[in-house]
Amino acid sequence: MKKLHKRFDAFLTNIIQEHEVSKSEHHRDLLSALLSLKEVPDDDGTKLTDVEIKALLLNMFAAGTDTSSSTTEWAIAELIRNPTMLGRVQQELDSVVGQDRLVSELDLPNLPYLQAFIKETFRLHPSTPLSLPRVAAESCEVFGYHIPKGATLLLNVWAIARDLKEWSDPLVFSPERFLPGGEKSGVDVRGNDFEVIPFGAGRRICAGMNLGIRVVQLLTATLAQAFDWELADRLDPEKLNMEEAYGLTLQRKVPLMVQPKPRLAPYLYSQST
Ligand code: HEM
Repeated sequence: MKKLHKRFDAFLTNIIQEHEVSKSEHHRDLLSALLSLKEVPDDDGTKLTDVEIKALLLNMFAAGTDTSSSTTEWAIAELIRNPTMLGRVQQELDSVVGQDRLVSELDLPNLPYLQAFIKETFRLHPSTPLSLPRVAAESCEVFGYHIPKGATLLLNVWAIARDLKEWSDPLVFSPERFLPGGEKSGVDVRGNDFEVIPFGAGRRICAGMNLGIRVVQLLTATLAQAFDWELADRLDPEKLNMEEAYGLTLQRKVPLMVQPKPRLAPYLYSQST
């Protein structure tokens, strides 16, 4: 553990030093915003230290990378398994964004089908299926079960989102349920509707939820806009193995092997931003 801590510390120190050297007025990002808070105190008069900035970066790497990338991998698998849905996502992108530029974060609110598709991905493939462990601060009773003070609790987010009492055909992947007229049209994944809480809920809800949702939406939208997708070796999409591996985050048991085929003009693939 100590060795790992040293390695991470050196890695993060390096990132901060590189950023301080290449500081530019024109290029502002999250790290430059954090670094500026070392000099300027916030409303409470506190300044950030290097240790705090490193802890924040480590949080982002540890909590934000596997979760976002595995959800996107499941989303692409669902798009490949459901070619009609891929067609509908692409059609929406073509009509809202067009084919002359890549989709951007600003387009996301105008892509209702994509949003419903991502909600359904979060429902069936929550990247943290048992959420994070909680410890009961006081003894209490929940639905007749006695929870003693100090007990460790795990919340089965995965099972809740497949509960037959809450969902019709819960094992069927159906973004339509979140669209107007669908059984869950007003339901969101941001911790207010307890039947689908991939980010947890309450005061310890995922701290990076908004970033996580945007990253998964934008990555999936970009990959769907820029490519048509086929399985490697021309495997039949209906036979795609959707088994889950056992672990803290919900990974695919068999990695997704795909063959992307560009569907936009070549110059769009060489843009740096
Ligand atoms: C698809 C993306 C993500 C999913 C599904 C996800 C899911 C979760 C879940 C289920 C929890 C536990 C919440 C609870 O116990 O109620 C959590 C906690 C947390 N997440 Fe995320 N997360 C994602 C992305 C991110 C990102 C991008 C960041 C940071 C940039 C992040 C930072 C955190 C932190 C710091 C906590 C602990 C919060 C606390 O205990 O107060 N997560 N996340």
